[in-house]
Amino acid sequence: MKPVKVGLLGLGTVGTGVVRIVQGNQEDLSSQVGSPIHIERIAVKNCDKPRSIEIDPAKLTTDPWEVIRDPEIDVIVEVMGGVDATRQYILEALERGKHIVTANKDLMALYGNEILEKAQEKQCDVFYEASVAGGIPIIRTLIEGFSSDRIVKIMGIVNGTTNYILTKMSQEGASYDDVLKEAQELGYAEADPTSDVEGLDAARKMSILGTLGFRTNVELRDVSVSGISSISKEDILFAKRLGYEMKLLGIAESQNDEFSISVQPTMIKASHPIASVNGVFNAVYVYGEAVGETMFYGAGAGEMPTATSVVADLVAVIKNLKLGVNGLKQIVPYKNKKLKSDDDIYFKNFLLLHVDDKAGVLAKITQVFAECDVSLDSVVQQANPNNPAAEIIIVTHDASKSSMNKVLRRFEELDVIRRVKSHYRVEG
Ligand SMILES: NC(=O)C1=CN([C@@H]2O[C@H](COP(=O)(O)OP(=O)(O)OC[C@H]3O[C@@H](n4cnc5c(N)ncnc54)[C@H](OP(=O)(O)O)[C@@H]3O)[C@@H](O)[C@H]2O)C=CC1
Ligand SMILES: N[C@@H](CC=O)C(=O)O
Ligand code: NA
Repeated sequence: MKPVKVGLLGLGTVGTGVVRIVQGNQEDLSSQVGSPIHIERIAVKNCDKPRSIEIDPAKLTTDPWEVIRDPEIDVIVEVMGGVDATRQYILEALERGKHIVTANKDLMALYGNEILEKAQEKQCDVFYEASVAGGIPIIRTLIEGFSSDRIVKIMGIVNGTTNYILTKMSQEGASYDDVLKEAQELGYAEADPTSDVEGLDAARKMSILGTLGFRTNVELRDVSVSGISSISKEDILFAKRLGYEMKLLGIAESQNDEFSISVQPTMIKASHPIASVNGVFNAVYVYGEAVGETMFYGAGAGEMPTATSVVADLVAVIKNLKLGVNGLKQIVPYKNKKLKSDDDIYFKNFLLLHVDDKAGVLAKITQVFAECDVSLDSVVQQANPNNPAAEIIIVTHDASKSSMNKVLRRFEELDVIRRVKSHYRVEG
């Protein structure tokens, strides 16, 4: 049996796991695909770096082009990260008829469409299961498992670092700064954690899921994003007291082929299954018109979980090679893109206001809500010994995003409101 030859770009956390699985499970993998799988060449930054796995030094190169241009190589597994140069490597590999497996969410979120179109033109596979929720087979599920259904809603905890931080803040009352430091020390956060904590990493992943779920080209710029860096311990306590957990949720919704997509800290009802996803774990909740509620849970990052998805993609490419059907299973979005306007995006809101503690304040505030057509679910006023202002906690019924924006603009002009201390989306 002729071996299938693989070129690996990157031998870091994920690449090491890929080699471990391909070496360790060779017998099982080759019996599944009908030929041995050989990792022929590996591009790294530093060939002399000590590695935790045994690698023939002759396979290593610091030049990814050597791997891309090697005519013997059938499949490129890209686990080195980066966007601009990596895009060139992948486009060139496709031009040469090589199939691609990648874990690169940054690349797929920004250039996925271009890469998938090139793959279709060249009848090549591009699989990217590890790019969203590392070890959870969510991309395959959206493409295959839900091919018959119309997806209405996708809610995801797709960033482990922020979920770890929020879990620690919620369960241990820890402060944001302390837990972020801990997450960095434990290696969960990206080298620069800004993209984790400001929601960009989650936004990239949600744009990939939105594209697959709604069959339209959901771009990163379509995702309205806010991160977790301004959440206080107090906000989390309020959430708990009202029966919610605070999570950084990606939420994509579609009705009549118009969609909205966002990533933001969200108070989710504690009884919702996604509210109990804690620590570095990820979960994706998918609501389909026919199937109803489903949820997928597991490790979103880490060497072996992520490598599991990468190698499963490799197996899929090789099975397609054997059948001669590569390039047939891509979802290149085919629907015209229609983004919902703010008038049509509805959700509940939590507000914590610091206000003057005097007669008539509540009436002025509720009048603004009424004039902006926002109906209230609950209003609670409380005294805080550490705060000379009165604190008013408001939960609205579903309100349009544009109406809520109107409320917030009116509050800026209302003299009795000292500060809108917190404003969160509420789900469930
Ligand atoms: N880590 C995780 O849990 C997850 C990662 N991902 C994605 O997987 C990809 C890889 O991540 P990860 O393994 O953590 O990254 P690492 O930083 O651990 O590894 C990157 C690897 O690529 C090599 N490399 C980097 N730049 C170059 C270059 N210019 N030329 C040649 N080799 C290069 C490095 O070489 P050297 O070893 O010599 O430094 C290293 O082996 C990224 O796209 C990431 O977003 C996706 C899901 C989860
Ligand atoms: N930094 C990311 C790693 C995986 O994509 C995360 O925290 O989820
Ligand atoms: Na995945």
